[in-house]
Amino acid sequence: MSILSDSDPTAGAAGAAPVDVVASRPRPGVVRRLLRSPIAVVSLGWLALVAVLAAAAPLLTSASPTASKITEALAPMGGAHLLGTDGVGRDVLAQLLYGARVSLIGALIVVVVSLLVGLPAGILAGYHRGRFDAAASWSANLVMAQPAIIVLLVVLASFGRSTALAMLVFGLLIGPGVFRLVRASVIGVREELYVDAARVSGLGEGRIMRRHILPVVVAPTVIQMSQILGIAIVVQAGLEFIGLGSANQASWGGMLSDAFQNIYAQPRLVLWPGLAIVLTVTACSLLGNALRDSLGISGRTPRVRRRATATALGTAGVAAVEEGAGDGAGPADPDALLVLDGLRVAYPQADGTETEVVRGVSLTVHRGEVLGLVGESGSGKTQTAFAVLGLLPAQARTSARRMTFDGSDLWGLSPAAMNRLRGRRIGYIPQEPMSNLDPAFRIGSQLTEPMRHHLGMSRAQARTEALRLLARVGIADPQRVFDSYPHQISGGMAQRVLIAGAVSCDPDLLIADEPTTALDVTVQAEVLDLIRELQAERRMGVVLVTHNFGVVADLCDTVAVMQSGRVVETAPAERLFDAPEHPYTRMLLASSLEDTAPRPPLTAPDARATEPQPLPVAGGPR
Ligand SMILES: Nc1ncnc2c1ncn2[C@@H]1O[C@H](COP(=O)(O)OP(=O)(O)OP(=O)(O)O)[C@@H](O)[C@H]1O
Repeated sequence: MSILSDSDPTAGAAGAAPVDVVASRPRPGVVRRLLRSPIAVVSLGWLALVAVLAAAAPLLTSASPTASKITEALAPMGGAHLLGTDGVGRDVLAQLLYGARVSLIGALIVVVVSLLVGLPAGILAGYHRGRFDAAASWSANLVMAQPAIIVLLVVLASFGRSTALAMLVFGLLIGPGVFRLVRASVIGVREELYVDAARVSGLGEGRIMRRHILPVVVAPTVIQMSQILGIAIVVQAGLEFIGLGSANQASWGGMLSDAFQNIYAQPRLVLWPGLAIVLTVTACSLLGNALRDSLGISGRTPRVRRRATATALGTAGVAAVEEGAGDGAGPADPDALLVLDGLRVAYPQADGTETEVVRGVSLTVHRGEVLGLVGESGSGKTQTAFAVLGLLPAQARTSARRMTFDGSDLWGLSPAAMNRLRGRRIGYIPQEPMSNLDPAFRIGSQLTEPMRHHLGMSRAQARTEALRLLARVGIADPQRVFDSYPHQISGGMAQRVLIAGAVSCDPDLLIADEPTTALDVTVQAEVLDLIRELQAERRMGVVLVTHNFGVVADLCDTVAVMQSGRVVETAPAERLFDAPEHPYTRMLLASSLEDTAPRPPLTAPDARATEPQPLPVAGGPR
């Protein structure tokens, strides 16, 4: 794939910065890619031929596949019997054609039953996890531990010889394999940041499932089905070979059995069913491989994962909210937009204990105020932000004396109400822009979806608004970005797109989790400028999660310093820089690059006479 960097230095509508689009050659569709593979074409051709021959069996031969004529036993090829007859005088061609029907129908029964068992259960377990997942996984493991062939023999011995019954039971036995594959695929995509981003933008579970989860499940499932088709044909032939198929019906396994009984008299009888089984099973297997290549399974594997399954705040393991317990409780503030009082987040450990990662955090953000949440890595900043967004993992145990947004209690909210709040009234700018955009959808569709969902805009209105927003965030060619896939734009541009998405529904509160960490220095400055402009323009409250005091100095009105899950100091930004009170704040400030003295300029050994240029050092706090 050729990647061309197409820099466009012209400023956007906001007078913003240079942006670049990475153009790539469009990828042909799955079917076209599949048909480009000779192996896929041959495999598909063979399977189609078998299906057509099976369907047209009555037209292709007038002979009965089951009528035996002992006087014509082991007749040679030619004449009335094109492929000869078997040991009891049955027409081999008729058996081969009608046997194909039995084989294909049996294999389809296995595919359908295993899909019915594995697909819905795998999606539910992978998406919602929890008790259903535990119970379904336990059951799947139990079934998979059973020796399938023994179970089949017992069932057929108990209920009589029946190919359809055998295939139905085999489908049930193989269903857990489908369940595990689907569950793993769903968990993989469920943990993608762009699915979080979709939830944060307030999209409902149904839409997320349809747009983000199902497309990822389809590819591995289709591939597995082609493999199961082949396995089912082999198992069915095996059962028929040992005489456990339905009586009075032609089958490839039954033909093989008869051929082996006459192996010395007519060895060619093994050839036809043997070839049919080997070629059909090989075609299924090769088709699976070709499908895997053309569906590009490896291209959709999860790239960045940061957490386990998320649930909405209301459904997370919420511990009792103890009235008056803990630290930091304060009187109600009528101007407050977001109030956290004594927020605690803990995770259960394998030894039965719990580790608290947020330990009684109390914060208030007012309308139009930018609060910087600073602290070293692991101090609990993101966990605090995720608690507000309702995106903590299912196993997180959360409690607070008070947690309100614009006067409403966040604890009491149902997942649906939380969904409506996120994206609409609380916007979120993530740390890793690329991981928060679904690679399978164009930027335009990812931007317009929340606006259509939350604001009830028509497709055309949402499109116009999205283009306006893209221009507003400094993208010079909005139409081009609107029509691009995430891999066709740069990281800085992706972050602008996400900022546009975060403010698209005009939220009251914006939570920005280290929004510039993944960007290079020049783009960082532009993105910070943009956030500052948008915040001032829309009078949003902003929680800015960062470990960078330069960013704090640049943007924040108030700063809360976090250490080991606690807020150790909260102060107006200027006061914090002028007179930090807590020793940890002083230590953080002292250790930040911005606050250290510039190192002496480097001089070339042979150029002592010339005046050296100092190295660029990030500017200090204001
Ligand atoms: N699912 C989880 N289970 C257990 N512990 C977790 C989980 N997620 C996060 N933690 C722990 O919570 C603590 C706080 O993490 P958090 O991501 O909030 O830190 P942070 O201050 O945002 O750091 P960074 O700047 O590196 O993102 C860390 O020690 C982290 O290991």
